[in-house]
Amino acid sequence: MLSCLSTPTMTKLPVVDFSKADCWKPKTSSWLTVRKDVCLALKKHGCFVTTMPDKVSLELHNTIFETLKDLLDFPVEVKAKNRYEGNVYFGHSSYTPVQECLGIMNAPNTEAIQKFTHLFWPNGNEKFSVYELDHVVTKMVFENYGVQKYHDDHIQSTFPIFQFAQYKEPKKVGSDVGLESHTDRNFNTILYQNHVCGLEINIKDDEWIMFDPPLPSWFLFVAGDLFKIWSNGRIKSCRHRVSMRGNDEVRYSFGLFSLKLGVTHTLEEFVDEDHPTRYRPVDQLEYINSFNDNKGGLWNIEEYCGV
Ligand SMILES: O=C(O)CCC(=O)C(=O)O
Ligand SMILES: [Fe+2]
Repeated sequence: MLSCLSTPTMTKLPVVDFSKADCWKPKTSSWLTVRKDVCLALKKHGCFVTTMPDKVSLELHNTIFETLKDLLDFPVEVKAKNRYEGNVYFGHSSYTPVQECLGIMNAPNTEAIQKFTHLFWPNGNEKFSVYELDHVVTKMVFENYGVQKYHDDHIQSTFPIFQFAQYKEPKKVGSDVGLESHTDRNFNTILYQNHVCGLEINIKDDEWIMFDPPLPSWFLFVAGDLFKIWSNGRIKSCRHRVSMRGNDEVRYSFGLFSLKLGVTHTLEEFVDEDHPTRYRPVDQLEYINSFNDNKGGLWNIEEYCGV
């Protein structure tokens, strides 16, 4: 059964237990149990918290965030050189005065990202990779809906962006809005943070739950708008925001954003008389760029491409 965390702030967020070695292996009974929990959580909330004790040590957690601090402490002129022509939002950007982020695109083969991702498996002893979590979760969902034959193509057509974000102390900036309420405009995202909280998940109406995980081995898996389109709304896209209210320390977070190359269509397997097509196909980059160009305009996926 899907469980929830017992800490007071997180009791309402679904938790999926990835701690058993077998649940990473298709066809085992642990895999099937976790698959059920993953799908239930994504259908209901569009997100879940993962527990994987022993996958990331406290020492590694600290190294990751020291590295992130060093990276974001570079002078603005240097950070601004991290640019991707045609995709200006993926390099160095800032959505609010509080937040600033650096992205590395199409990462797995570049030296920079290998260095960074190697932080997740010290001493060359491969314990855990966020890619693995991304691939296992999507494979579970595809399998659950009987469309696993498309999973290899899905992986081939996704490209990752690693994004490192810093949220400044509200007192220094005069605002506590880290990120406005939004859904992610990609397929899915995996988020990880330092000890400073701020990420809030909208579970219904105006009820927001703070992501406040016991450190260091807890991640948040978030379904984005393209996951929703692909599944004809079976998977919810998770609404979230970052608020630095009450914080007097800098917050750092790290996200693996999986984007889709080209156009995402709803799978015909998700369409029938009772479930007519809800969305027009969407081009990933056009969608991101039109949203960003329309700064302040807070449309959602229904307004953008709802039928
Ligand atoms: O920093 C975080 O924890 C969340 C970041 C986020 O939601 C985003 O960049 O879309
Ligand atoms: Fe987000």
